[in-house]
Amino acid sequence: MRASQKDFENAMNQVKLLKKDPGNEVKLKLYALYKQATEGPCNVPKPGVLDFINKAKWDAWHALGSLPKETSRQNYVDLVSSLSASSESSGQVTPAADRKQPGSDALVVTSQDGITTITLNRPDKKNALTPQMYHDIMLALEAASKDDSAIAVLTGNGDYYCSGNDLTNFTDIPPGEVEDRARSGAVLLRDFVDCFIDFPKPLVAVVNGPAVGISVTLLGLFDIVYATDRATFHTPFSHLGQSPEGCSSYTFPKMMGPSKVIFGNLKTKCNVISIPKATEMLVFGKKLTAREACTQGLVTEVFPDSTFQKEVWVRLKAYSKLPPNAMRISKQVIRNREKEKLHAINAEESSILQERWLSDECMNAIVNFLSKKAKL
Ligand SMILES: CCCCCCCCCC/C=C\CC(=O)SCCNC(=O)CCNC(=O)[C@H](O)C(C)(C)COP(=O)(O)OP(=O)(O)OC[C@H]1O[C@@H](n2cnc3c(N)ncnc32)[C@H](O)[C@@H]1OP(=O)(O)O
Repeated sequence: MRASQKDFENAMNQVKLLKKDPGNEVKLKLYALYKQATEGPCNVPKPGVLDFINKAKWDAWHALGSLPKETSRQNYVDLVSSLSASSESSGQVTPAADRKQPGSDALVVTSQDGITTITLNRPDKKNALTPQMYHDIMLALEAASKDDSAIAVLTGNGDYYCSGNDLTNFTDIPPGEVEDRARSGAVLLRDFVDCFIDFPKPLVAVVNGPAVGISVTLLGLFDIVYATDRATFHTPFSHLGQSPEGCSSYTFPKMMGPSKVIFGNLKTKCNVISIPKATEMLVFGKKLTAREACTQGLVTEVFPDSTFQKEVWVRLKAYSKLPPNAMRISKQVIRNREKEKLHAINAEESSILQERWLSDECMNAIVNFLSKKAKL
């Protein structure tokens, strides 16, 4: 079967998620096949001998002679597929041909088997979220709400799911613009969380590693949360001088209920007090293991890390074959009962955070993070 334009675009995105660098020889082959597939035979002037990189690229492209565009496309797809198999990619990468691709490689959106997958792709920064990524995730959710996929998935590339808001978002703000930046940050946060509240189809988090901050709080707005047993769930808001977002001030206490803390000697007299579990996380910054998060209702199911990707995607592929309209309508019946309330909570949390970002506690925490990073 000939590779379609859609297969070709899938392959282009799959390249971005390769876990191993395929080496220069393979990269040149990919480049040449890409150029031949999109522009046809090489008829641009040959770069000078000292322009080593461009000359190597030109040579690779030129060597393909008059190979037809369709064959080049097929060869490109085959090559990427062999690379993905050997680099243990999860094989989920297929962009919808008509999808507007995000503004940077930090987010990869793919579509296959009725599943639109949004992958956070900044593994060297533990998938910390930049303003561009917030915008791109919103665009991706909007597109996924209209495409022909039955469900949407959010996951991370690399060893982390997401380390939350990129703390360098708070740097390089000129002195007179701090208030403005906090105001626009709060609008961005509110719009961002609104997209999760309003997303009309089943939304699944595939938590492939530790999750921090906003990536944890948002989980309360997902329909399914699958986690590897390597994942942890951490909301260090007080440590950062900040406060909960993502509607977690409502969803977490609702799902977690109270916990009992026992003081004293169990054999003799003891005092038992009850602190909501959510408070331990959101106020005291207690980090939960995947199994604890599952017991608390934040995670739907935990899988061994060694089989996580395989088991989760088999499950999701089966779910994606269920009648999509029925799934959408069922989700909306559930969500509509609380939508208004969730929007109001989101607005309130965002406005409280806007104030928090201007506090000394928050500024000091950010400076502390940056100093440690700079090894001061
Ligand atoms: C005023 C404008 C505001 C605009 C905001 C818009 C809306 C935002 C709304 C949300 C607000 C807040 C919610 C939150 O998410 S709070 C949580 C924030 N996250 C954190 O506190 C995590 C900070 N990171 C860490 O503690 C550690 O990095 C880690 C995640 C525990 C991993 O530790 P590690 O030892 O395994 O790896 P490390 O070497 O530290 O990390 C590798 C590199 O990645 C960088 N990095 C990781 N996380 C972040 C991050 N959140 N922000 C920025 N950079 C991050 C880390 O610095 C390393 O980089 P480098 O190699 O040193 O360059």
